[in-house]
Amino acid sequence: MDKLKGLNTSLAVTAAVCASTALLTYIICNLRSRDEEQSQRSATAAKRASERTVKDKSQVQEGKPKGTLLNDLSLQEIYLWEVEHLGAHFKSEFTGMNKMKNQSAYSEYTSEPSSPVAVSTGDGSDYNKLISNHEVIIADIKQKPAAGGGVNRTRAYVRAGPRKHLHFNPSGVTAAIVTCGGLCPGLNNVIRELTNTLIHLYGAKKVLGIRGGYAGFYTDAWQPIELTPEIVNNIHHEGGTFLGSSRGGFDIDKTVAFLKKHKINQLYVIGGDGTHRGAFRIHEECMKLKMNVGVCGIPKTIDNDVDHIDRSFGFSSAVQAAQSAIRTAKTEASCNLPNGIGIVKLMGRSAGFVAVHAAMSSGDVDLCLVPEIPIVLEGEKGCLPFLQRRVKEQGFAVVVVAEGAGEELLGESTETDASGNKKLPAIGEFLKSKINEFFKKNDPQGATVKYVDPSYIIRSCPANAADSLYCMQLAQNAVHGLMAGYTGFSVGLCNNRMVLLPIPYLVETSPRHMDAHGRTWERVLSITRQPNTAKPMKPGEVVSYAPMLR
Ligand SMILES: Nc1ncnc2c1ncn2[C@@H]1O[C@H](COP(=O)(O)OP(=O)(O)OP(=O)(O)O)[C@@H](O)[C@H]1O
Ligand SMILES: O=P(O)(O)OC[C@H]1O[C@](O)(CO)[C@@H](O)[C@@H]1O
Repeated sequence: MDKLKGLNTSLAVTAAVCASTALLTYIICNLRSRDEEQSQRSATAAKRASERTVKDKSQVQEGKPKGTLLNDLSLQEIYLWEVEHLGAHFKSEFTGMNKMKNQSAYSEYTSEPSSPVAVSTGDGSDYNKLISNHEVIIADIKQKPAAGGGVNRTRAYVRAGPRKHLHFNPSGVTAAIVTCGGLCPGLNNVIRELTNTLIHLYGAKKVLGIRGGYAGFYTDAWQPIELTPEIVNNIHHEGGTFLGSSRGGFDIDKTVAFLKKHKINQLYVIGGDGTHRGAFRIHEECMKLKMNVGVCGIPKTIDNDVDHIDRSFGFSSAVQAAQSAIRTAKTEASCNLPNGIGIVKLMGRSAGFVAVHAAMSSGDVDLCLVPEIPIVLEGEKGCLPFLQRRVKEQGFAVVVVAEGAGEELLGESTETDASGNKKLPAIGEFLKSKINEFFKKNDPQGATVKYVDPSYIIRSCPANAADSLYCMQLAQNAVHGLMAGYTGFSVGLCNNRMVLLPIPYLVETSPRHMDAHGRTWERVLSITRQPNTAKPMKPGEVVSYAPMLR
């Protein structure tokens, strides 16, 4: 019996040993085959990489870029948005070369290349890069193969920057700068940089600041100010405009008479779409009267509703300034019981860009209401039951509403401001009362609603770093453009490059709106999880993208 037991035990041990050996063999084989597979994969990847390197090298040697040639994609037609040039009507006043006036030219070097001996030629230093009149920036950088054998088309913009040849003799330039419409962070940065560029970089004769917008051309009490680098030195640290602004005024005859009287040959107009329409009128009148005057617009508005450009200056600062209002609303809503709801009203007459960008960047917003998307109060997609659900989940809710939202509920206003822009009904107060009513009816505790209106706070602040940099680029390129002889244009950032845009094209589709079926709104929905109340797309309607976020 004992023997049998012993035999069983040894059989069991042998079986166990065999099993473990088999398992070990299986594992080793598996590992080996996995290793083999892995080294095979690495070899294939290395082969592919080396083939790619060889291919890239040969392409580069042939003067082509690296990468794979897409045979199914090409850009066949490019349409330039031409900018008018004074050279077509008047002889150039300058025969010299465009140089950076405020720099000494280096013509000799010591043996130590890092310490050049400056020998000033007296007429300035060469630019590192001059832009040729044929350089363009392609507008539609997003491309896909054209369907059904069609052609791919895009428009293109004139690239901004210093030109080799100037139309104006800089020392004979008397420039005027005017700011019109609502305030916007960065106005002072633009005034300052225009003045500095005109005087330091080009050596212009005189720069006049027109006070109080277009009305300043003919209002005796608002005499122009002569701008110098000393006078404008610190203005960029302040919000608002050193020159003052206004709505309403525009008189073409008096404006042209002013230009003649003060021998102004370059006019810089800073403003929104209304201001640009006025600027183009002045340009047309100057051409009609054969006046050798260049007119340039610099697009400004916190609403970011000037079409085609990546963004208007001041927008980024306004979105940033809105953050503290949203945080205030969140604190008030979360600390005030029961059922705290904070409402923030932000500017945005017909476009909700400030509201959606402020909401997206804050991450604290539960409901965002903009003019482009109809407001539905009750029912399945209603914003009021949605708010009630959100308050149940997290104890409070934050709402951001653009001032132009809810026209479909409040009715279109018939009142206008001095420029003819329609006045807006009080959507913030309306929402507050609707929320209170709804909660009173549907929750025994009701709601505690706090309303924050930071409208002018976000518009009158100084520019942030991003806008300050942008204003500097805009101002310099405006001066480069006018000095070169371009006229009737506006400057802006398109696809992150500075370009010159013909004003009629710019204003044709301005003010622009956020696309209710675009990706920006989709991002808002993904963050807030609010019901989508955008009207369904019409048959054949195409989704376009707001240039700020694509
Ligand atoms: N079509 C036009 N022709 C001539 N001048 C105009 C025109 N539209 C507006 N303006 C003038 O331009 C100036 C600014 O216009 P508006 O008040 O509409 O501001 P805006 O430039 O559109 O900027 P904002 O974004 O602040 O509204 C005003 O003096 C107004 O009279
Ligand atoms: O009260 P104001 O100065 O006329 O300006 C209000 C409007 O100006 C804007 O900020 C545009 O400049 C709009 O968003 C707003 O509706």
